[in-house]
Amino acid sequence: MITIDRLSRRYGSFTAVDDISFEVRPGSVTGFLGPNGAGKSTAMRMMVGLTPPSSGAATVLGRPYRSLPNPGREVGVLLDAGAQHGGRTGREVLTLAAVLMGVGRARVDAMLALVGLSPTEARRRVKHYSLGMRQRLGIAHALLGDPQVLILDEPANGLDPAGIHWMRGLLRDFAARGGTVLLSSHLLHEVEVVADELVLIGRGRIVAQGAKTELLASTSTVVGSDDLDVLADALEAAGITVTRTGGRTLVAAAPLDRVGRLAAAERLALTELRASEGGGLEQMFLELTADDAREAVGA
Ligand SMILES: Nc1ncnc2c1ncn2[C@@H]1O[C@H](COP(=O)(O)OP(=O)(O)OP(=O)(O)O)[C@@H](O)[C@H]1O
Repeated sequence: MITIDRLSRRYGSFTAVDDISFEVRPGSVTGFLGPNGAGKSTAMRMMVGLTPPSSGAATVLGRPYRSLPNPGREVGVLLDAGAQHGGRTGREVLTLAAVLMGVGRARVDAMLALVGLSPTEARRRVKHYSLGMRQRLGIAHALLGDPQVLILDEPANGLDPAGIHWMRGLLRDFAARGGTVLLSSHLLHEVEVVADELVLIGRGRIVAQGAKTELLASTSTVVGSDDLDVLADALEAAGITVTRTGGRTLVAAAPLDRVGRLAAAERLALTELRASEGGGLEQMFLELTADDAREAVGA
């Protein structure tokens, strides 16, 4: 179990993670989704004690990560696959970690085999590894201590389609055996396939969270107006949950005809009104991504 309770991180006047709360339960895979710069890595770094929170708390298996006696045996972490020591071979990286964690050397071979790094590749220095090979080594490292919890930041980065398929199977098996998995991604479809639960983050704040099936199946409507505040007030007054995505539209948790009738009653001109695909998740994600897209700056 991972518990995130009102976690925030500020850098000067900039808030990278803004009051987020969620739980990741055993036996499930939770996808932590958001565009580049949304705050995923910062949140994960706080979960494993690498970045101190400005406020709030994160616990793993009921304790702050830093107070776990042998964290590698309980929590497997993959944060930045590029951060491994380039001068060591893949096997050395794992062997050193095995010694530190107190796990047998046999486990090193088992993990190398599991992630598909051949004996020849394991003898090569990490600086000569491709990104995909580094990710595989990072996953082997995370699994080395046979942990109950996995915290993986963009583990699919650099993996080829076969590698992504393999990793999904691995994470599903891990969860099926009662493990707890949190994995981040900036690609909705990448985690949609593997996750049971989704937490969507944009600009440091959680904009949607819940069971994937519910989030994707719920009826919702994308609606735009020149006066979004009045529209949002009217929808909320009618008991409809409104998600402000920061774009020129809202996602209203109600069917299209109901949203249209409410807007008409308020005599509001609409610039957009359509049923949202994927329960609005795709739309929310696209808008978050569009707002934050680097290429949109100055466009
Ligand atoms: N040490 C730091 N000092 C100042 N700002 C920081 C620091 N670390 C992160 N940030 C900022 O916090 C925001 C969130 O960054 P973070 O790396 O958590 O995002 P992310 O969702 O993981 O993005 P990506 O998908 O690109 O990895 C960014 O705007 C980033 O520039």
